[in-house]
Amino acid sequence: MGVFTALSLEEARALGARFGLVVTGARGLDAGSVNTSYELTIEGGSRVFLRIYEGASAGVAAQEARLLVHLATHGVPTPAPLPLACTSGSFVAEHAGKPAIVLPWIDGASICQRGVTDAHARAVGEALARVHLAGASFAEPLVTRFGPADLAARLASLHERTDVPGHVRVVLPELDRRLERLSSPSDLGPTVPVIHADLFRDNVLFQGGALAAVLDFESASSGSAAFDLMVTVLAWCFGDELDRGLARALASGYSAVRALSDDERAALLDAALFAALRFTITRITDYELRPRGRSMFRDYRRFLARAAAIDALSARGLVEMLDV
Ligand SMILES: Nc1ncnc2c1ncn2[C@@H]1O[C@H](COP(=O)(O)OP(=O)(O)OP(=O)(O)O)[C@@H](O)[C@H]1O
Ligand SMILES: N[C@@H](CCO)C(=O)O
Repeated sequence: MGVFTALSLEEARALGARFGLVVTGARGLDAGSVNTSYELTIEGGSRVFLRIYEGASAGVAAQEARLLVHLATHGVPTPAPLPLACTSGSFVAEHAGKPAIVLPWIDGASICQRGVTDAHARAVGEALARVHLAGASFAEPLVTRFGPADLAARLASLHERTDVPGHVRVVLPELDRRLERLSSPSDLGPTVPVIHADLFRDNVLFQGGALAAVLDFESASSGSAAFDLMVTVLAWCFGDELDRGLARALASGYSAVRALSDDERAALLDAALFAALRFTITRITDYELRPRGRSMFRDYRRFLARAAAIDALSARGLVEMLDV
C-alpha cells in the first residue's frame, strides 16, 4: 500500500529542486490507498510530505492545492502545499507523467476506533465546522463525484455486471429503494461551497491528544453541511454500534464553531441515511469488486449496518441525541 510509483533519490532531488528544496533522502510510505506518498528529508534534517497523484489530472491536483491554501489561510488545521520555486502561483510539479505536490510534514498519527475519546470527537467536529466556515469564501466551483446521479450510475452498473457476489446482489434492491427515496439533493438540506465529504479517522492526525491536521480533500465539493456532519459522525462514532456519547461530543464541537441552521437540523436524518448509502455503494464498487491487496479493504456491510442503526432513529430523536 502507498507506493505505486517509484522515485529514486536522484529523481527526488530533481523534484525537490522544483520547490526550492535540497533533498537528501526519500522514503516511500506505507500510507494511503489512492496516491503514492514519500517522506523527503531536506538538507538540515527537516522533512516534507510528497504526494504523487495516481488518478487525478494536473488540473484536479492544482484545484485541490488552491483549496488547501485557501483553507489553511482561513483557519483550517491543514498543511498548505509549497509553491513551485520558479512558477508563480503554481503548486503542482510532475513525476512519471503524474502530478505531484509537496506539503509540510505533520507529526502525528490517526486514532484507532477504540482510542477515540469525547475530546477527539469534539476536536474533529470543531475542525469540520472550520472547513465549512473557511470554505464559504472559496470562489471555485467544486462538483461532487458522489451525488445521487453518480450513485445511481454505480448501482445500475452493479445490476448489469455478472461478477457481483450473491451477498451483494441480494442487497441491491434495498440500495435502489434507499437511493430512490433520497434522490432529491434538497433532502440533504442547504449547501455550502466546501464540504470535506470523507472525514474518516485516517484523514485526521492527532499529536499528544491535540488535532494536528485534517487531510485528504480529494472528495471535497460543494454540498450539504448536514451531510458532511453525518458522514463524520458515522465515520467516528460507530464501533459495533452507534456511540451516542461520541456523536454528541462531535456535534457539540461542531456547534461551538458553527451553529446549524433550522433547515440543516431538519435534514440531519436524511443526510445520515444518504451518508450511509454513499459509503455502502462506493465500498461495493471500489473495494468489494476490486482485487484485494492494493489497499486496505473497507467493508460495505459496516455502512449498511449504520443505515439500519439510523433507521431506528427519528429525525427528532437524532437531533436530541446530537443536542444540536
Ligand atoms: N503532510 C503530511 N505529513 C505527514 N503525514 C502525512 C501528511 N499527509 C498525509 N500524511 C499521511 O499519509 C497518509 C495518506 O495520505 P493521503 O490521505 O493523502 O493518502 P491517499 O492515498 O491520497 O488517500 P486515502 O486516505 O484515501 O487512502 C495519511 O493518512 C497520513 O497518515
Ligand atoms: N473513507 C472511504 C474511502 C475513501 O474515500 C471509506 O471508508 O469508504
